[in-house]
Amino acid sequence: MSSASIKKTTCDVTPERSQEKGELDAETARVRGRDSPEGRDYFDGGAYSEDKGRKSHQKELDGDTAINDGTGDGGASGDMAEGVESFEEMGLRDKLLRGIFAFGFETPSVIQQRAIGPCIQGRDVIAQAQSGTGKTATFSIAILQCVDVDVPATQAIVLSPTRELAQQSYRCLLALGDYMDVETVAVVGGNRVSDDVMRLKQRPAHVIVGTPGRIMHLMRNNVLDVGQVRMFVLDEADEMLSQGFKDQIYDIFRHLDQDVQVLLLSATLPTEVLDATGQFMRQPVRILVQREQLTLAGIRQFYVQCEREEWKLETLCDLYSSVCVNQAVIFCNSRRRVETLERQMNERDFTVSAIHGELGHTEREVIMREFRTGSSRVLITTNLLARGIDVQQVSLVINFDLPFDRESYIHRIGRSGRFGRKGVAINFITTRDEGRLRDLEQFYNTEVHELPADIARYLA
Ligand SMILES: Nc1ncnc2c1ncn2[C@@H]1O[C@H](COP(=O)(O)OP(=O)(O)OP(=O)(O)O)[C@@H](O)[C@H]1O
Repeated sequence: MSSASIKKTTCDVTPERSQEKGELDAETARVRGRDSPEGRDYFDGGAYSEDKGRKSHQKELDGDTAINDGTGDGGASGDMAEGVESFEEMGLRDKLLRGIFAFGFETPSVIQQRAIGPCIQGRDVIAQAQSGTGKTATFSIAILQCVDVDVPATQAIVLSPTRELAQQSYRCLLALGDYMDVETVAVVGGNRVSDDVMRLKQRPAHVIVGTPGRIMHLMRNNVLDVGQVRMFVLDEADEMLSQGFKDQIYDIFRHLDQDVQVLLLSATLPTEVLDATGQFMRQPVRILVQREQLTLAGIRQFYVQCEREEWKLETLCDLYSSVCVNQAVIFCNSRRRVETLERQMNERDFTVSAIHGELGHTEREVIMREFRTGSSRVLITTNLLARGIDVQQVSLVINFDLPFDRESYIHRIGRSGRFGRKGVAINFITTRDEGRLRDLEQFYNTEVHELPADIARYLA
């Protein structure tokens, strides 16, 4: 990865604490004593993203049911501010270090250098970093370092927006904690509740990873005791605090101890989300990335002017026939469009698979497994897989439909180019999309070039 991707500068940004965006009511905020955060930001020299272009869009995410620091006061040490350049220097448990190295990690990424320290010091942390730069391992390592394995109680909860992402984070925790006796359990919608109940009654899990609906369900039914939860992680935090999820998140949050440590992670953190954090985080260490730095240099971005919707299919078939890729993800803007495209591609004898939120749970699991193992190579999907999903062989992302919101664009193209690998993103646009594409270029200060005839060269 580009280790220069997050540079530290400090700037005084005191989060707005108005109740206008008010997700937590004033009383809750007061009771939690989280109503006067003052933190400073690490950030790549500029304003954070303004999100005027955000539009509501069909959610393809689960949640089961429907869907600083400089050294802010009492803050991280100067060393932490600079980042710790090796795992050995982080003061981690031997067994955890062993797990990290056995998993193949040699040196921490920039976000890991900067964020693991404050996380294990017990600070609230907002960690923003480009896609595929190791945020999952950041919170996983912090959790594994902080959990007391001798205490048979749940001490950390990780919330993810989709079942697929929760399962992936669960596997990361298991792998990094391979030499430790940390009990980690994934609880996601779609699985039988009775299985979760049985599992948690047998032995309490130290760490729970899951989707919000299922976690809330288990809490309400007194299966999941959160009395000793000390760490609360919101992965893809901006999504988790968006309209579709925030009520569930705050519901869970209200059940937690008021001193719970809160960690928020995402590649995108629009201003309104950062503003809202003032209501439930205390003097958070904020590691931010300027929006102009969010696109990864390793991901080349192109567009194809298809002019009309009907002509996109031909373009895709031409592309499919002419380039050779390891694995590719094709994004559409609705479930129906995913199904239609899958059928049309199959009719033309192109092998593709497809996944979206309306498929049955087992089917989703099978499709993901096939894609992760490489037995399927081209996956058509919705925003269900836009965030977090890490399949390193994905070298091509196609936006068959340009996403409705700016954040999804960053997340979608970030499915390729994982951890410093090269990737290509191709946007199919119609005449009506031209303005939106220009907006994305401007907003992220990036260049999207017309697809060259020798595109195969970029995919080699
Ligand atoms: N220190 C490291 N050394 C080598 N590989 C790493 C390291 N940290 C993470 N990785 C690998 O990099 C890949 C991307 O990591 P991860 O999925 O955590 O990124 P992310 O920042 O959470 O991405 P996204 O924004 O898409 O959610 C994973 O395959 C992970 O195993």
